[in-house]
Amino acid sequence: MTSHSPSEPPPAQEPLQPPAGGSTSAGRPALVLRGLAKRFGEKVAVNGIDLDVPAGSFYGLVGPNGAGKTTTLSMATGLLRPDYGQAWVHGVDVWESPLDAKRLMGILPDGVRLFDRLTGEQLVTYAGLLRGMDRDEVAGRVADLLRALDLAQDAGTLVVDYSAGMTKKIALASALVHAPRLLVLDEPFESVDPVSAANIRDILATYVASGGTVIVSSHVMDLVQRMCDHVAVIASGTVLAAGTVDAVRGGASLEDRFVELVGGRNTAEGLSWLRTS
Ligand SMILES: Nc1ncnc2c1ncn2[C@@H]1O[C@H](COP(=O)(O)OP(=O)(O)OP(=O)(O)O)[C@@H](O)[C@H]1O
Repeated sequence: MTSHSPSEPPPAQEPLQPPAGGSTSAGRPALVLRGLAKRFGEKVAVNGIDLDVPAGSFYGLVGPNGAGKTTTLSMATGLLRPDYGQAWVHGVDVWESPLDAKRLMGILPDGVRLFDRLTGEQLVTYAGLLRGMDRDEVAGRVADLLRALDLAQDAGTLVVDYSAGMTKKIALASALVHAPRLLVLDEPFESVDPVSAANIRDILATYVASGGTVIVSSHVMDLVQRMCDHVAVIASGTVLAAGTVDAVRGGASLEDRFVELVGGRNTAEGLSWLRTS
C-alpha cells in the first residue's frame, strides 16, 4: 500500500515494470495496480493505490461512499486516465495497450450510459459484434444470457424503458457476452431483485470456477463475505487492508472489521428535532 498526504499529489514516478511472470500472461495476476492516483481539482480521489488481484479470484472492493472505488476501477479498466501509476491486466499495460487490455476485460461501469434506444437484445448483440464475434455465435450467447438473467420476455423492449435493475442486468449481459478473462463490476447488485441477484451470483461463481476472475465493488458486506474469496477495503483513496476475506476479517464479521477500519460511526445526537415524541 502506498499513501500520500491528501493535500499533495504523489510524486512523479518512473514507469513501473510489469510484475514478473514470464513473457506470456499465464500465471500472472489478473490485475495489478501500482501507485494509481487521481485528483479532481483540489479533491484527491485516489491517493496511490497498489493492488494485486490473483487470477481465478473473486475479489471484493469495499469502502465508504466517496472512498475512491469507482475512480480506481475506472482507471484500472481504461475508462479514466490516471494522474500517476499504472495498471496491468494479465500482464498487459492498460494505458499503453488499451485495446489489448480491453479485449481481456468485461466491464460494468458505475452509472452506465448505454445506447438505450436499442432493445435489450440489440444492445447485447451490438456489444458482441463490437468485440469482433461471429454473428451466429453472438445470437446464441445473447439468447442464453437473456434467459439466464430473466430478460427473455423483455428482449424486444427498448432499454430506455427498462427499470433500474433490468438496465443493470442488460449492462451485465453486455459485459459477459465475449467471455472475457476478467470481469470488473461496479455495484452489480444495486437495484437488482433478490432472485436475479442469486442468478447473477450463480453465473459469476461458475465463471470463477472455470478460471475467470471477478472484481466486484459493493457496499453489502454480508454479500462480499459470502461471495468473495479476496477483499480490499478502501477509504480516502488508499487501501486500508487487502488479502483473503478470512485474513482481512480476522475472525470478526467483515462488516465489523470494515467499521473498525473505516470508523466514522455517528450517533443520532444533534438530530433531536427528528424525534416525534
Ligand atoms: N468527475 C469527478 N469530478 C469531481 N470529483 C469527483 C469526480 N468523480 C469522483 N469524484 C470525487 O472523488 C471521490 C471518490 O469518488 P468515487 O466515485 O470514486 O467513490 P466511490 O468509493 O465509488 O463512492 P460510492 O461508494 O459513493 O459510489 C469523491 O469525493 C467524489 O466526490
